[in-house]
Amino acid sequence: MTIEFPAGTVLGYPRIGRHRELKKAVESYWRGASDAAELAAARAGVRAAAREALVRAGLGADDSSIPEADASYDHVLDTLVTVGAVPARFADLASLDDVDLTFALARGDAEHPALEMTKWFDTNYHYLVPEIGPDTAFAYRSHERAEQVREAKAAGYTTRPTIVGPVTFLALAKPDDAAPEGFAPLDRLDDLVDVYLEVLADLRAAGAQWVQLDESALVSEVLPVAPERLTEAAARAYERIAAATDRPALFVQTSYAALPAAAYRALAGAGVEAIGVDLVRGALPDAVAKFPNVRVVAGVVDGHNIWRGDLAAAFDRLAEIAAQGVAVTASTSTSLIHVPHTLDDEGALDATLRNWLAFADEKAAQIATLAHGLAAGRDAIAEELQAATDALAERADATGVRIPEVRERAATEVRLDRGDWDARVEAQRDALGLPALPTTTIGSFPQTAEIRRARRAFGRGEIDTAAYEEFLRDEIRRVIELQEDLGLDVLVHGEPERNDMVQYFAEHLEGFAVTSNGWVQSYGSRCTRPSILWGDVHRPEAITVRWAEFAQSLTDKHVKGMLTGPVTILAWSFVRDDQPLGDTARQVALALRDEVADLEAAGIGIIQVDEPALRELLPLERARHEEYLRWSVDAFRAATSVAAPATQVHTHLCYSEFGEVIEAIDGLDADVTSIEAARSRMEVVADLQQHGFARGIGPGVWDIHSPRVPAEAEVAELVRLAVAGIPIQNLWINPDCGLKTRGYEETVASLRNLVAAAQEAREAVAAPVA
Ligand code: MET
Ligand SMILES: [Zn+2]
Repeated sequence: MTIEFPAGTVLGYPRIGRHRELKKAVESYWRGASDAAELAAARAGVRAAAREALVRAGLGADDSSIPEADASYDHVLDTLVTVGAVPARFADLASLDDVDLTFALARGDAEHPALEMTKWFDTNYHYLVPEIGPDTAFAYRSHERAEQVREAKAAGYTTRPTIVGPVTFLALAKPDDAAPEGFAPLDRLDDLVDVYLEVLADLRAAGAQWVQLDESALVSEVLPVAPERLTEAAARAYERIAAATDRPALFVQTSYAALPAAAYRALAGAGVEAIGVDLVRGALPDAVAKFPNVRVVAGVVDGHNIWRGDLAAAFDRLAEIAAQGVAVTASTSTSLIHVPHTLDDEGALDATLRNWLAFADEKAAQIATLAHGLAAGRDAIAEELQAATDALAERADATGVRIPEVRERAATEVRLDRGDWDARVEAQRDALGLPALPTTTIGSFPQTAEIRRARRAFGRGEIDTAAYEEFLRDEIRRVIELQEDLGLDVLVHGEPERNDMVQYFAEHLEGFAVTSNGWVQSYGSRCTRPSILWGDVHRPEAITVRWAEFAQSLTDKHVKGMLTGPVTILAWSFVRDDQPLGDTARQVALALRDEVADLEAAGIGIIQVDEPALRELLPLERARHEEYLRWSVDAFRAATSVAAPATQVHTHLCYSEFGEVIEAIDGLDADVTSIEAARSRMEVVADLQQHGFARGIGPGVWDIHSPRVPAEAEVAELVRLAVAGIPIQNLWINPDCGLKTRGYEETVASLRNLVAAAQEAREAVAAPVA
């Protein structure tokens, strides 16, 4: 096939809508406030706006450079519905229409627990995990993509339909309940490819000249499938797909890390027409020159971050590839779903900072510039390249980007060691006087409509600081009283002052900026607005101390100080790209270290530093793990090691796949770690036991991700499982995570059951065994 591929493209575009139109439409549909036609119209509106924005940015309307890549909820889930891979446990819902089926799979109901959700590679986007077994039926089901290609055609566009590739789809799936030991979803590759052939033929019939297949699994070394097996699967799948005559030209794209040369060879050798490689994260595979007929779609513009970057260097890389005699296309390194729509909506952002940034529309414009340069020569784009270079130079020297005092401090050693473990245990026992199996919560209490309303009113200047803070104190008072009533042992202040556990710290530390409309999709209709970490980070004044102090003044029980850890602050922000992450983490850690010291000085005896994102930043390449784990663990220790032996340091991680990082968690040297465990029914207990984890541990006994109230007996059963595997003096009883998304009704009922179950367990261990 010799259809021209455009000289510039993006791998995907934000699909939630510039003003979150899709989010609003989907949630309104869920509430029953609008019907399917209204939802479909809203989605079509978002798609049309995306095409228009990309053409405005300079991409071609009819040369397949615009990806057709919307999603009703998640792109993996949409692919699942496209190939009809409905898990057997949802079989009774299979007759729903495609959209309702999609939502049923994503959200579940009383009889059908939702599909599991997990991180998409090393990003903060979550996809739904397909469940595949030996008997999963595949059949071309949803024709949405083909319809969208037609819809675009009718509006004057030739777009490029984008779907998840068959290898990645199966590599990201998990075996269903019926699968025997040793079964891997990838065993079903041939059957799935049969359906892909039908899908591709239909896309062709709809007018697609090119199709984009996302095969990012090929870059990952941390999936349950070995890289060699993935490569071999790709060779097999794409040989069959390429051999089909009734199909669009094939563009297989990979993102988030370097594509191994073997995988490149497998794809190119199979006969795909274009291959996308992430050149922000990895080098060009050396196999490229051996396949002069395969177009390289070079991801030279970072799709996973918001920096304007070094456009001249990007162009030079493209020119180098072209000089090898290979056809090359300028592209983003990843889909742009990870960045907000446009800087046009950031009028409030400091103009200097804005000049250093590029969101989706601005990145698309960069691509258009690079493509023009490829066609017309470097001189034709010299001005744009120079402007980007100037912005970089300005950024390097700008006030706040490099602060000598912050750098000197970061270069100075701090003690990372909190001293002898046994001595610490003893000092804490004396200082804290806690009962056996202490009960606690993870930090936040329900963020009620009143809290959000008060915060909004304060933000708009409708109420003054005094009134807002009085409101917060009332809220804290209520939460403390409630916890005392419930009989919890270690209390929290409830975090009512925090809009978000990262943004709150970003707003109180120097070196961060906050956007007004910088939303990115986290999962389904959920969006987050990451802060921008642009400069050297320091803490102008104490952040949380007065709230903790106030809460502590209301009770004789211990109130935990509550901080977000350095790795999580990095993971959930847009982070500067001009120095190693570890250096940035160290600065954040030292700012937090001051906060820990101040909390301790204010009489707070237990301090929790949350690191729910510790595992999320784990690199996809194994060779990089050791370095990552070293700086991340050191950052946590730099933040916490200032605490005296008698002060108890807690951490919280909200996931249960521990295997990979259990040693690192041990290395954090926290006195107590709370983790998610309820949904997996305490699976983690065995892991901990096996590893000989000997620190305080609070495996969650209440799954707070759903509004369901667990019965006392249910909590008690989980407590029993924990007691059976964890030394009693190490065990804490707590929920899986914070309660901010829950309502008060279910919170009170569930915590009551949790406290009762802990009490029952205490009595059971105290009673002599007959
Ligand atoms: N302390 C935080 C909370 O309770 C921890 C959340 S982890 C995502 O909300
Ligand atoms: Zn959590």
